[in-house]
Amino acid sequence: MPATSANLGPAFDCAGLALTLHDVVEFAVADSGLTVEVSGVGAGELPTDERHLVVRAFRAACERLGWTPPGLCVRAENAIPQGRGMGSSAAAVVAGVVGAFELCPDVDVRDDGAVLRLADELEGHPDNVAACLLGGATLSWTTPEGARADRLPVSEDVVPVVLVPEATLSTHTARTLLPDLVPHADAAFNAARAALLVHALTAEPAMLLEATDDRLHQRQRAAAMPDTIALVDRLRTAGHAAVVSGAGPSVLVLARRHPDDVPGDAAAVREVSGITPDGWRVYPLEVDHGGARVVRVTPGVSSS
Ligand SMILES: Nc1ncnc2c1ncn2[C@@H]1O[C@H](COP(=O)(O)OP(=O)(O)OP(=O)(O)O)[C@@H](O)[C@H]1O
Ligand SMILES: N[C@@H](CCO)C(=O)O
Repeated sequence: MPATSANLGPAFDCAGLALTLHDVVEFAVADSGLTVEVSGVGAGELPTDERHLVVRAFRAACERLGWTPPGLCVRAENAIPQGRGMGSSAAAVVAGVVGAFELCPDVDVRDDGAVLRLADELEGHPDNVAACLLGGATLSWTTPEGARADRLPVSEDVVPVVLVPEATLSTHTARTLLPDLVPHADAAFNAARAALLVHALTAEPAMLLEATDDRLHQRQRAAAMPDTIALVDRLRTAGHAAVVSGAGPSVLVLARRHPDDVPGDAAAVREVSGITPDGWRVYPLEVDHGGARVVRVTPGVSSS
């Protein structure tokens, strides 16, 4: 399951980008009971019973499918930082739902539309789950029938860099900071940037700085992450397309490859690292174009 960065600046709750940093979750149907093993990020902290988010999503999908497995084993190897705006909860939710669809004996072919709709219901917004499931950059929207999503072909010149602080911020808390109403001029400002973002991401990365400006959510959440907003401002002043990653407090920079760059060593990434204060981890990543990946290890066992 790839990490994901949502919003990409102006496209609040509707754009997401899948990144090459992954949680790996193994599922096996057992004769009885539930075992949950967690290694990597969250080991010793996450619950290892029915409260575990992957298990909750798996159970919700089983209920939707009308299937009750006799027992379940889940093994998670996590690399995605949690509570940092990198889509860790979306990865857990998509893993659980995809795992149930893959293991359910009544499902011949996984219906990704149904997976997306349920994952959105569980997560509360479709942007991260869409990118996690489909990969690449995604646009997602809600309809009376549930969430829908589609992918954008991202320009090869876009290099995502995520800057992760020590501090955490739960999405739930971050959402309570948003006002119920926004000025019409700010809504129009974001609509223009969100439309431009599609052009910048797919065809004209030089426009990314202008295309990633936001008036709807980043500053409204500043009190919960002042260092994040300060870093976004510093990077943008230096010409980098920096935004709050998801609900924060990480920062996403949509850097650009330069023709003289050696593979794996983009000058823009070095520049971003130089501006980033001590105490922040720098993740130079790539776009994950594949999304959630399933590997069947032995009959009846799946890994996603
Ligand atoms: N791999 C995981 N396994 C089980 N539970 C998880 C996992 N990852 C996240 N969670 C749960 O989700 C919470 C974090 O979710 P939250 O939505 O606040 O942040 P995020 O998903 O990391 O960031 P964002 O939604 O802004 O991208 C964790 O505190 C934990 O309860
Ligand atoms: N669009 C969501 C992403 C959270 O992962 C938010 O900003 O609240």
